[in-house]
Amino acid sequence: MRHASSCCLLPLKGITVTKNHMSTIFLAFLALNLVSQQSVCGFLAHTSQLLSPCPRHQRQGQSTPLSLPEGRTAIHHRPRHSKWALRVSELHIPGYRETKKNFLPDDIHYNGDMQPLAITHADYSSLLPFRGGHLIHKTNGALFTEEECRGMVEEAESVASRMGWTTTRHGNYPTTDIPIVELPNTLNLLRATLQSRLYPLLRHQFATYLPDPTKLRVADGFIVKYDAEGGQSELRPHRDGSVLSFNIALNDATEYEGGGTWFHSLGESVRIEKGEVVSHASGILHGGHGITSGRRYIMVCFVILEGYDTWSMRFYNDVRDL
Ligand SMILES: O=C(O)CCC(=O)C(=O)O
Ligand SMILES: [Fe+2]
Repeated sequence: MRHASSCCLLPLKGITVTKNHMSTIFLAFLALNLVSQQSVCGFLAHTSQLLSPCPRHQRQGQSTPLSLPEGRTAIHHRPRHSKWALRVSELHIPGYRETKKNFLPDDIHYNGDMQPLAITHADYSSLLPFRGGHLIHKTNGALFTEEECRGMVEEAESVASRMGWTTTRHGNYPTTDIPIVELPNTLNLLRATLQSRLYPLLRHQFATYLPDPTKLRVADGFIVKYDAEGGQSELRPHRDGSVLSFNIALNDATEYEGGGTWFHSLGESVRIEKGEVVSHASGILHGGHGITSGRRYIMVCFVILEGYDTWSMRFYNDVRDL
């Protein structure tokens, strides 16, 4: 995996905020479908037999001590589920609507300065086989440099010191976050690296499934802060209201204990190093594993497939029991 050179950090020209009606229909479908009583009850009857209670997920911010097995990057952990586990994380509150459409670059194409990464299978590990492809992946190395990660955390903390961290943007499963539209440098970096690094990675990882990989669009992006000393230390199991989701670790894994992205289908959390990326089908049950000390910063992005809402609904339904 080759890092894009610094010339890739130029802001892209011609990014417009467009209203995508089809994706609105898709998101509305998710909201209606996933919170309906029938699907909640039917699914609960199924999952309650599979899952054992775990005190860690009883209340936000309460964690029990966690010991990591020697040399492991993942933690065995099964959370307790409630009916809320079936709801998508984005309740369509006004604050969410305002920020979620800012990454639909209908008219963006690669330009000469932004060579897309040449991704190969050796660049990532695939963790959950499903119908000829995989639904969860993690990169085997950093896609973002130390400096880039540090810059994103510093910008988020600096903006947060003026306006505070938001805690209500994602209604059902709120994260303590700052939307990337509030972070000019991070926004420029994301716009450029979506084209040169992240979309090429996702295209490669999810090639088996995507009917048109060129239509991937980030519909929401934000920087999340978990803090074991106060504030939010975990994110309960949920599904995201998009097609694909990814998160990028922005600080060293040595700066916190626990953490990682927990997946029901794996029965454990995937922990990554700074600059690495975990990507997954949005519809599978996952959460932010609690940290027991320190702070964990990640960038999270929700990705849709523009113009493929029927396919997106089918894909979501196909994977949602995983
Ligand atoms: O903390 C994580 O790794 C997962 C975050 C997440 O799932 C989300 O913000 O939707
Ligand atoms: Fe999520």
